Amino acid sequence: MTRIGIAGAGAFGVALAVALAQAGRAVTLWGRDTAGIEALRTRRESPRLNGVILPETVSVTAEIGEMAACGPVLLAVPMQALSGLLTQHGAALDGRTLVACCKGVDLATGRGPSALIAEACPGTTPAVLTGPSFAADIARGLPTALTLACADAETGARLQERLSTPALRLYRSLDVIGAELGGALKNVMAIASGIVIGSGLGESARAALITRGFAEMQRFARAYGAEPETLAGLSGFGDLVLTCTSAQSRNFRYGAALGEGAYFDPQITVEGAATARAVAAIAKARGIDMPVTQSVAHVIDGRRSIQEAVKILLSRPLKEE
Ligand SMILES: NC(=O)C1=CN([C@@H]2O[C@H](COP(=O)(O)OP(=O)(O)OC[C@H]3O[C@@H](n4cnc5c(N)ncnc54)[C@H](OP(=O)(O)O)[C@@H]3O)[C@@H](O)[C@H]2O)C=CC1
Ligand SMILES: O=C(CO)COP(=O)(O)O
Repeated sequence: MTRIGIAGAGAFGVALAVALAQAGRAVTLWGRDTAGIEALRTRRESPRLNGVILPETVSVTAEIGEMAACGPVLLAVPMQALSGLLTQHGAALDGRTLVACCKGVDLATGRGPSALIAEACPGTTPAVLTGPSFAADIARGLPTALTLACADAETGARLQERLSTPALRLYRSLDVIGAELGGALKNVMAIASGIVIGSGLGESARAALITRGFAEMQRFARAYGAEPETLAGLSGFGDLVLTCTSAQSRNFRYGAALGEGAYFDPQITVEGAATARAVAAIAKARGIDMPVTQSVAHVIDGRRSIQEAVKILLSRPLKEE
């Protein structure tokens, strides 16, 4: 049986390991933190996913070399950590089929996960696994549907087969750039949505934000050659709806804390923050109209208050939908 590797033992990596192992797949889960990995190996429970027990059949390791025995390797680290992971371990991972599970745009280079993988590991065909799914839901075996995007149809079909389970349903796509941009941009909108709710602007305003945010996502993705259908699918619209409307979303909760003026633990992974900065800079340089993203970037960097940002958004010229 082909062993599936998972690099990154955070909430998503652990959840995927649980789901795949429960479906009878052989799984090796790698993490960088030797002490944390030792604790996970013995206790079978991660502090990032309380109440979820990792099946005994999941092999847990801090030895990256063990990924060499795996067929596909799922890269489940935050987007801003991907480049470092590939720099450090690219040689050990090259030649595997690498599936990016991270959502975002690299702040240093303005690139998405598939481009970073292609550069660091030229011997692999990168794929992307993305879409609406909270780690806790996947780990509990709740029904979930995701997009598996790979430019190579054969590799994509093989991955779809290997990574689908009775509860985790993968839809195939050839549009890697569309899938990864949908996942990256929806996190920015989730922060904006949290800000709207946290600052008391109301649910009607949130619906307007989600809709106009979606238009903005499509505009940006189109400029990169993405298919409009991809943005309308699970990895775009699906994940946008989930994260803009659920307090389970860390991006939404971060935005809500900003809106309420409340404390937010900086240790919590909030992918949309760096991505807002990266996308705002690219959009400005390329002349792509991204008012919501620009506002989020300004607010999180303290260059604009929420009140100023809202005033500017509401005073934009009236136009056709
Ligand atoms: N959680 C969720 O519900 C979902 C998450 N995702 C995506 O999955 C990605 C990972 O998120 P998630 O698992 O939730 O994040 P977490 O914050 O739960 O965990 C991040 C993990 O990445 C590890 N890590 C960080 N930097 C490196 C590095 N340089 N090398 C190796 N490991 C590293 C951390 O290790 P350490 O503990 O040592 O810091 C930690 O185990 C994100 O892009 C997210 O958008 C997608 C769908 C759902
Ligand atoms: O991507 C996710 C759900 O699809 C998880 O969202 P958060 O990172 O906002 O928690």
